[in-house]
Amino acid sequence: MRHLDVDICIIGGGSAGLSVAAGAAQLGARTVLFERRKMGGECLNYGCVPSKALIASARSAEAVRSAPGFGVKADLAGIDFAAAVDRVDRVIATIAPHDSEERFESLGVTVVRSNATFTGPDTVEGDGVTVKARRFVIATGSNPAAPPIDGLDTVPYLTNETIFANRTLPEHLLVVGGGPIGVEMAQAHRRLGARVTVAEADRIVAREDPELTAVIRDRLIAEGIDILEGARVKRFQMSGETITATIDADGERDLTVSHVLVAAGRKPQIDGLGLEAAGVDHTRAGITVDNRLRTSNRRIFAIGDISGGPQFTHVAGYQAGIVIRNALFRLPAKVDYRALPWVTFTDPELARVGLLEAEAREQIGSSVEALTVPFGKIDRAIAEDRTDGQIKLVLGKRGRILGASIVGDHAGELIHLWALAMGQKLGAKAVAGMIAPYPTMGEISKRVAGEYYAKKLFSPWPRRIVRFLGRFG
Ligand SMILES: Cc1cc2nc3c(=O)[nH]c(=O)nc-3n(C[C@H](O)[C@H](O)[C@H](O)COP(=O)(O)OP(=O)(O)OC[C@H]3O[C@@H](n4cnc5c(N)ncnc54)[C@H](O)[C@@H]3O)c2cc1C
Ligand SMILES: NC(=O)c1ccc[n+]([C@@H]2O[C@H](COP(=O)([O-])OP(=O)(O)OC[C@H]3O[C@@H](n4cnc5c(N)ncnc54)[C@H](O)[C@@H]3O)[C@@H](O)[C@H]2O)c1
Repeated sequence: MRHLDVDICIIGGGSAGLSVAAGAAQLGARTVLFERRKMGGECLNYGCVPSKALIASARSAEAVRSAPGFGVKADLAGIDFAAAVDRVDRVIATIAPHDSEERFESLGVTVVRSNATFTGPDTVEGDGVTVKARRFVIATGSNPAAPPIDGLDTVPYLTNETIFANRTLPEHLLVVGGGPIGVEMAQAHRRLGARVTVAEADRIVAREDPELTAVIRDRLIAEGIDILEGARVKRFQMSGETITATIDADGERDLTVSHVLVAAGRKPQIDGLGLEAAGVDHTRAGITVDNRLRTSNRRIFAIGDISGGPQFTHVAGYQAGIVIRNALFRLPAKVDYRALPWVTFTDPELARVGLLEAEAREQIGSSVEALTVPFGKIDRAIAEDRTDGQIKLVLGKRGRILGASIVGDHAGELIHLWALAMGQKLGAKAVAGMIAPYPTMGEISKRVAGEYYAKKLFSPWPRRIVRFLGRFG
């Protein structure tokens, strides 16, 4: 048994663990990282990267389909689905060196490629290595949850961990769950030629503003996706080579499909961690942490998907910074998600930061104002034929920004401005006063902020003042 005595030991080499490891090692801390599967974790191998790569192929197909509308003669001669998946692999391979064992070893991290288990409150073991550390970080992520549906375990269903290895275009893909994974994959597969049905228990992308989600729903339906909301998948069974799903959505029906993708939420990855030996509390949502990301064992932190908070790669990176300040600099840094943005990468994209209108009205009350501008009012969007969508700005007293949501082309890029404004506590005035280049999609941000002041500026008082001043030549 090899014994290591270090400053910080990290379990999990995904977005969260790697961010802490890189920071800690570069700050000179003696750092050990355990990873039992692929370096880079879910995001690189089965999540953000492959999904966005597949979405890029789907967007290309759509661009060809819409080319005649721009006066360009083009026919979609066909789609080589396997080639699109090969491209996904190449994209992963291009990014992988950044997350590799070699890179982390070169930064000074001792990487152990094995499962790690706590054997006590300050000791972890794996692959013949025992590590004692001043601080530990659990960053073991999450796995796809399997909903309790009769017969699910009797059919060969896909999850995000297997769908990007599927090289056969599904003839008919049933997506169970209309959250971000469900809608992103539904649209990508539809655009690449599959027939697609989404069965969602609630409504699709339910965490977002319903007015903006409606734009996504309309687009998905227009592209030929069957969307069943308020739907309960009751049973699965094999019928020869195909899968039959019994779905209750305004009455029961049987749907025969070639493939099923389960995208019905996540469960925390705590198996084999030895949390009892470590004295670390957890619930069904994940490991319990305080606002400094400390667990019930004060020398152990938990970050990323395992910590039960928002599940995004950029959150994992942000939390890693909080842990480094607490664990290495002994600063009492706390998480603050008020200016946290996220994006659902459908086309059009749906992006959001801060509160939704309904949340703001519930938390703050009648002083809340919501202003909207449709992309149809933006010249660049008209020129590009991308007028689908709108921005909604949620303001409190004196133009304080409480939240912004955007559905439209490049919404994920456009939300940066609002994340910065909220993070820096800038009001709508700062955005309204910005000189925005013409013609850009981003003008929509200045326009919506300007709406707030336009109402005040074009009210009777300023008009009286202008008339009065006009008398003096
Ligand atoms: C299809 C999909 C698309 C997504 N798209 C986006 C997106 O566009 N943008 C975005 O921000 N987020 C996206 N996400 C979410 C994002 O992938 C996760 O929030 C992020 O990967 C979480 O990182 P993590 O480090 O907490 O966990 P993970 O990436 O899951 O890493 C945890 C690692 O720990 C390892 N591990 C677990 N237990 C042990 C153990 N006992 N010992 C050793 N190693 C262990 C695992 O093998 C794994 O590699 C997407 C997720 C999915 C599934
Ligand atoms: N663009 C992004 O940033 C992005 C993309 C994909 C995933 N993610 C992250 O990964 C997380 C997981 O994504 P997800 O889409 O799996 O989870 P989710 O929890 O966001 O959505 C799951 C959906 O499945 C539905 N559902 C659950 N059980 C069901 C059942 N039996 N039948 C029908 N519907 C059912 C739920 O009502 C919910 O709408 C997200 O919360 C997000 O944080 C982010």
